[in-house]
Amino acid sequence: FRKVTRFTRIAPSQGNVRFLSSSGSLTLASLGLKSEVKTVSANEKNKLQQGISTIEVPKSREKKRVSGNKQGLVKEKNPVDIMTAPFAAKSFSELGIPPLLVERLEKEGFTIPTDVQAAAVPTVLKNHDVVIQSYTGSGKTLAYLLPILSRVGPLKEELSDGYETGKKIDIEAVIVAPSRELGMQIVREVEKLLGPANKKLVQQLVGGANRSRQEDALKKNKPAIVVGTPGRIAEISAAGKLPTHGCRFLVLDEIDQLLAFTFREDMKRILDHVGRRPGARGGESNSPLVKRAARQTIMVSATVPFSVIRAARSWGCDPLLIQANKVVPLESVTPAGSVNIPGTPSTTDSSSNVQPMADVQSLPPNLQHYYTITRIQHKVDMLRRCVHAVDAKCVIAFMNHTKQLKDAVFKLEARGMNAAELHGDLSKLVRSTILKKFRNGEIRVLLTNELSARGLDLPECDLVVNLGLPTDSVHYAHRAGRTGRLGRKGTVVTICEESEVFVVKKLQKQLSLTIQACEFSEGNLVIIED
Ligand SMILES: Nc1ncnc2c1ncn2[C@@H]1O[C@H](COP(=O)(O)OP(=O)(O)OP(=O)(O)O)[C@@H](O)[C@H]1O
Repeated sequence: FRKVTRFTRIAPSQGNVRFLSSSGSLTLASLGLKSEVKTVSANEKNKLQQGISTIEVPKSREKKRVSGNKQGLVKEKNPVDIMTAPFAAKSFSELGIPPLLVERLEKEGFTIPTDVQAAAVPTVLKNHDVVIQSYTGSGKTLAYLLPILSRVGPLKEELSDGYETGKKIDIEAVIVAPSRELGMQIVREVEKLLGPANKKLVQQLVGGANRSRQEDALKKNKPAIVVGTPGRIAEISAAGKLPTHGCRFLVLDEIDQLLAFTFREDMKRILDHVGRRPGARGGESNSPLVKRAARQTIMVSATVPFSVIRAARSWGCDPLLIQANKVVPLESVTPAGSVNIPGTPSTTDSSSNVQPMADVQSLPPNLQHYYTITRIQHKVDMLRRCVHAVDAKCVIAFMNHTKQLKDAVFKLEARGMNAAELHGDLSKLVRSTILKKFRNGEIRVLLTNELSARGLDLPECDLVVNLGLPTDSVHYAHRAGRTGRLGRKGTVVTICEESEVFVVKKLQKQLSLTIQACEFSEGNLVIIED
């Protein structure tokens, strides 16, 4: 603006602002700035199409043309913006992590804990059962892995911590995740920290992989940590091949999804057997002390509906809710997501129906949200135009039906855009090959379904597109959270039909965010202000 006012006068006209100069309309680009933001006016659409740069604004629908809103201007692929990254000003060693583990973290490039890690690590180290809730991409995985690795495996603290030492007891930590991809991602994170020499201390037990090979590995390697999907863990446990009665940690990652009906039987088996010594079951086991002696339960998600709070109260022993910079007893959380001050009467009935806790806390702060309207048959072409307009390098596009994915890939490839589909019907090997290709940039657009919405960490992703509308605000939050991870920039675009706009408005309200209307014109993202 300082640059603009040196050369121009700013003339307010009918509530809009136009930049004027002696040599015609002035744009930020003409001033040598890479981004160009214009206010536009009547006949804007025609003129945009004719390449006319100054456009008038009708009262109701003002458009801003965001040409070159191109994150491609930044050479490094979607880098972390340190100013908006959720780093707490503390070092890992201050959190009570053993020096060997701090050393490993530094080797892997982790030097400062994020807010949620700073809150969670010391609390979990004090043996509390916890629910960890923080927005997508804020580092919740390390928030629970670090206290576990401080107590289990070769990097743990030397001092006795009150537990049996010396003899090898069962598996010491079981981590449950709702999808194979997420399970494998957690395994990779643990392997990274344990180092190549101790890789075998963690064993994956995900579905879709060879079960007898997993059972052989359990027998041969005697891992300290297992990570898997509910079905496979329950299956191997039921076969009597998973010694988890003496297990010290049970982690339920994406806990709200693990509460889904499809996982019910498997979750019951896991909750009944992991960390439950045979003698400790039965009526007596409901006493908090018995529960505490048996295992520490850690539940994690970016979205914590009240059903999770209820489950956590019954599965854990006086659990705490951990959010970035905040630790409160779960007892004080009401269905609306607010926290009651101890000693004051609760205003809400805790038996009332499931209410998501302020979903806005589940989204990273630095995301830009847009929606655009088109006919259903033009959605894929709109996606292509959107990718060009934002100049996105790594795009995840969500569709609601697996059958639609192949057709969309075909259409994009036909227009010269590298694309691939990812869904649960593909084999484990194909899925991991596709993810690898996406990570290294060989695939620009990954067309997928809800499978990829949870937990997948693809930091390069700079654009998420909803080609099919998410079913609710929780699904929107997890899909959107595949971009903008740990302080990175991210754009979320929902491509919908005219008749679906009301859903977008509802999501906007539930998530307390602004989802701006936009169009893609001449390779630009044009904001439409209602
Ligand atoms: N302290 C840290 N310093 C630097 N990078 C970190 C740190 N903690 C985590 N990360 C990185 O941040 C990214 C996001 O972390 P993670 O996947 O744990 O997020 P999340 O909160 O579990 O997200 P989601 O809710 O989507 O599962 C990962 O690439 C991880 O390696």
